[in-house]
Amino acid sequence: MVGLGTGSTAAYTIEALGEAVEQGLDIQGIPTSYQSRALALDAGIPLTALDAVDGVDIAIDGADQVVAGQLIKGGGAAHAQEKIVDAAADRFVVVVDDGKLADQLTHPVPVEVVPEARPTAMAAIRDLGGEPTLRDAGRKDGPVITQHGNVVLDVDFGRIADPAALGASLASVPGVLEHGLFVDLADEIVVGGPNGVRVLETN
Ligand SMILES: O=C[C@H](O)[C@H](O)[C@H](O)COP(=O)(O)O
Repeated sequence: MVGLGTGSTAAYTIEALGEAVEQGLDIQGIPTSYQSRALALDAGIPLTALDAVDGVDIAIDGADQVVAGQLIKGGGAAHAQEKIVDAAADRFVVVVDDGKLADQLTHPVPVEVVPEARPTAMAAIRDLGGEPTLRDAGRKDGPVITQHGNVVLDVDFGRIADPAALGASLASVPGVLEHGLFVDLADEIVVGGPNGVRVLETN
């Protein structure tokens, strides 16, 4: 069982897994979004779902920013489903280009919020020191609606010194379904750059 991440980097993995399946690799994929499901179907990867299996052997996913193994994810608003699948995996492998590596976590944190709770959640998030912006859909009037029917706030916290503490605070805000801080979840970070690929072990 292989968790299939979301985003432009995870898409390369799905494509490569599809080629391996064509050559006889026996796997079933667990998509984390509409996008990863569609790509996997195109690539010919047999699919299943998290609630239909006993466990997940490995999940492979991208990230928006990586600092010392801690991640910010959710640029594609898929972080809730990704966190469920990635956290369930025996091994969680992150694939990024080296532009995603940073010294400090500063990327805005995507926070998925139940639509009716938007104003109260925004107020609570401001109390935590963040500046939230409702993510706009861009090519539709109104906000991005997630696969769980919620909205996403991109929250600027400046430099995040303690991601575990911030993650716990965000998780305790009523109406927050999930946030994009992935703390102590990644087992391995695979980094691609002009000089090739290197692997950073985290756990
Ligand atoms: O919701 C989307 C995900 O968390 C992506 O894995 C993340 O945004 C990285 O995407 P990309 O590889 O396209 O930069």
